[in-house]
Amino acid sequence: MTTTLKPDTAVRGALELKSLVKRYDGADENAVDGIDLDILPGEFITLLGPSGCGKTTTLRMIAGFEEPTAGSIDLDGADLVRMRPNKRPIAMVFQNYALFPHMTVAQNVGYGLRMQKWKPSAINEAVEVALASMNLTGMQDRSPHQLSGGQQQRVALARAMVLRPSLMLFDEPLSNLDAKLRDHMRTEIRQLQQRLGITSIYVTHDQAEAMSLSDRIVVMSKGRIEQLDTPAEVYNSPATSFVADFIGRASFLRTPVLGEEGDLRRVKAFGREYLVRSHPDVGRDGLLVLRPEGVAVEASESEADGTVVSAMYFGPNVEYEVDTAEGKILVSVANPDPRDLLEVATRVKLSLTNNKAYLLPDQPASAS
Ligand SMILES: Nc1ncnc2c1ncn2[C@@H]1O[C@H](COP(=O)(O)OP(=O)(O)OP(=O)(O)O)[C@@H](O)[C@H]1O
Repeated sequence: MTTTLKPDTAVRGALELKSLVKRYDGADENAVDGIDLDILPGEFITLLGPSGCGKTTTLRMIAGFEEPTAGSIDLDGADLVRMRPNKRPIAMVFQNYALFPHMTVAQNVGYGLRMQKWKPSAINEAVEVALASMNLTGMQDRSPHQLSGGQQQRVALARAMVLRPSLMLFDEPLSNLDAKLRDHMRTEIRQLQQRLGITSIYVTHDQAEAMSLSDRIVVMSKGRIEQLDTPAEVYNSPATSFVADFIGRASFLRTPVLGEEGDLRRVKAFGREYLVRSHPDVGRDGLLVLRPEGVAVEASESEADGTVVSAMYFGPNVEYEVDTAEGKILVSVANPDPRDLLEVATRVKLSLTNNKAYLLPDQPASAS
């Protein structure tokens, strides 16, 4: 007998959102303001953005809990908007697990299959496989209240996966778990999703979760998509200052563009010239995005660019905040030699390093 869930061989789960809009009754603004999104079969996509940017509304329209004001949602060519929620080949995992409290673990996991009128023997077998896949063997007769939060979320995952949906939707499924369990479950979700190849859309406002889980991240702000890219692209080549600020930490410097060499631009930072990677639309002036690990720091009285105003030692790295004439600059030094730590009030020279700087068209920092 099979002991774990097997991958789906059919290629399915291609989702297309076109000009999707949602305006709630009585609202002055659209909660979702014209989203276009093409998701490939088997992809893991995260919707990431600050509170109120429209992530949950987008997910709920796909699930069928909200009706779009305009636009279309197609799954494998079928129009989802016209399909009743319970007919959509979609399973959803919620933040609060949403298990049926009066049913056992096995009854919870088998619920959807009973609704689909599977034979009891086939249900038992599928439930057993799903429980084994989620390391829940032996817990089939327990009630949800006899399980830990992590175990309850595994039951919710098993209940969703057993249906072999074309699309899995996750609404902040780990936010009720403590930090360590969250890391562990994150790995489990990703491994299971990759093994089964089910297209997944995951909503979170936790950027570490989004970075570690996703094939691509959709960064949203005010109902719109700011950027859709791989985690590395979003981090290293943010499309806007909003994205740069929201994903990881960043400092910003205004600079004139002094020249071009291929895709690179010559700019000035801390009084010295550098060739940096650049957004294609940069004109005569730019906004330089600096990542903390892309700035080097050394004590220097004679060539000082600023003064250390805070120093935090984490072990694998040390983080400084440096006050400069152009604003506060964040610096992170990896593997610091304990003898070389800089103290607050040290005058320092700063320089760009690691090819981390990225030039954006001039715009107000963290605008939009
Ligand atoms: N049922 C509703 N009726 C009216 N307005 C709503 C409703 N649900 C959400 N909104 C509004 O729509 C906008 C988008 O909300 P949504 O819940 O989609 O954002 P979110 O990005 O998921 O936020 P969070 O991370 O806080 O869950 C917000 O301005 C919110 O106040």
